Amino acid sequence: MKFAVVVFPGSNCDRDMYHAAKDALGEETELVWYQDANLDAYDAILLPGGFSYGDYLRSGAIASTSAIVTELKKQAEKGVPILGVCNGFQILLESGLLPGAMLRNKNLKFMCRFENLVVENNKTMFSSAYKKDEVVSIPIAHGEGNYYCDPETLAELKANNQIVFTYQNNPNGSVSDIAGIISKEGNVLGMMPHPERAVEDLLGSADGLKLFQSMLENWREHYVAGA
Ligand SMILES: NC(=O)CC[C@H](N)C(=O)O
Repeated sequence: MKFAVVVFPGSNCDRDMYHAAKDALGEETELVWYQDANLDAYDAILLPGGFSYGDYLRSGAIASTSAIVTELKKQAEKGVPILGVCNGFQILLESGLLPGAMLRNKNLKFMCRFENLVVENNKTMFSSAYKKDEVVSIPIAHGEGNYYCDPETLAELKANNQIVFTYQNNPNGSVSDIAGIISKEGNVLGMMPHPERAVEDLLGSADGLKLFQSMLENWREHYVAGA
């Protein structure tokens, strides 16, 4: 399986994401500069965390105007798995690839610590290696992680089972404790916590590795076993 990690000016979790896919998971992975806007060669796209364009305007807002977003939309339509973590999630929201928006954390502080997440939906290509309702320890590191959407969108997210992860103890004020959501089509996942920072016990938790393993297993089933 071949992963692309898209690097924006201001990304700072790109190396961690690379390490997770390349070393912890053991798959082919390349760092792709955001201006090299063709992603046809990849089986999955990873949008790492950081502070693209210094978080000016709103986190992810400026990155969402770059040409790579047209490419991301094209790949999303083709069904290619796209994972956006933290700033990557913010970029997906600002691009309209996922519904809703990020507000500043309710305490107006940047927070960096481990949180317990509940796996609400394990029937996705990103979460199938987890058990439903499994509690996993994954770190957060954000100032703008307070997920907001209007009541109609929230009802839709719930009805379609698009909420994949929630916080056990909501740290930032996110509506319905949302930590991660998936597109209706099931191939674009955005989450604020950082699974790539929890891929081996040395990092304090290996619970994030199952997310990458889910992607690999589903890709194998789809493209190798099913070919
Ligand atoms: N780790 C990150 O991706 C930082 C997220 C971010 N730009 C913020 O809300 O602070």
